[in-house]
Amino acid sequence: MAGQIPVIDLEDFPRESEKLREACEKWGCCRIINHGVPPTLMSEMKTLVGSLLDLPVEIKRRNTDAVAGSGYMARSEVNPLYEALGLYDVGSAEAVDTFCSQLEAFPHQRKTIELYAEAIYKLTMNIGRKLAMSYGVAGDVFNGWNCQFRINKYSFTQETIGSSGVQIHTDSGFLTILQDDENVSGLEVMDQSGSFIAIDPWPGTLVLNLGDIATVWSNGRLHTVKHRVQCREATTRLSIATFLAPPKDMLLEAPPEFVDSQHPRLYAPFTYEHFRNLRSAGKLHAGEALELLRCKN
Ligand SMILES: O=C(O)CCC(=O)C(=O)O
Ligand SMILES: [Fe+2]
Repeated sequence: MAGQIPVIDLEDFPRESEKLREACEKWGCCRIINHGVPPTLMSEMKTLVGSLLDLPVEIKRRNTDAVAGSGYMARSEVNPLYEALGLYDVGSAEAVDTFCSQLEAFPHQRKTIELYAEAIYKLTMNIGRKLAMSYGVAGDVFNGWNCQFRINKYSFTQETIGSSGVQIHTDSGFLTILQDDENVSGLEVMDQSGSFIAIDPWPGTLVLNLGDIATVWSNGRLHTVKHRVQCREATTRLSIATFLAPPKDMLLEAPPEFVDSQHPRLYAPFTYEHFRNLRSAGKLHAGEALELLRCKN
């Protein structure tokens, strides 16, 4: 079951176009079925993620930040149950290679990462394009944008049930493709009434989340979804997130399709780097930074 979030069949386009747009405006979130990433690749990737995060900490630490926050995140006082490794650009063969070398990946592991990176990169771009198309914005809107990748491990135990795995946040980029754990629950998204609802695992499918930049790009139409991970079961939970985000120095503004006399421009143009700095300096991790950038009229 998919909780109550909408389910989008990626093989059924353009028929599902309006449903995708509606899901992204109302929820900022949906389940994607028939997405084209082979189930065997998904499960091989999941096994690999488990092995990489089980490596000794001195090896994991070699996965350094290429851009702020892109590398290894050890367990901390703020997030004692959470640990992650990251790759700053799945679209770059060099970045994939560096990631594999840092973690001393075996040849078959390297192959799995390369295949997964390729498949998920294509899917991310495809979904971005479909969403843009649903507003009549055609062309390669997201060409040159960056696809960052993070693999997450939650060390849940009996004692930690009820506590937080990852605190409430929005993703900062445009969209996120999430391979959530196919067995272990914990992901929750905020609905329109402000209540959290549990997203139940659904093997073979993926979750689409929209981030802050989607709201800016669409002049306020697309919803950046607040979400969190709670410990609900005493077992390890693994997930794989791919974030589509603009290049850091690109000036962000909504395309003309979103702006008219009824819909005046909500945000003055700014760069993604500026936005990220604003978010981290003010610890504005749940969409609040958007308010600071609204046009004052
Ligand atoms: O682990 C999950 O299911 C969600 C992870 C997440 O929200 C993130 O990495 O931004
Ligand atoms: Fe997230």
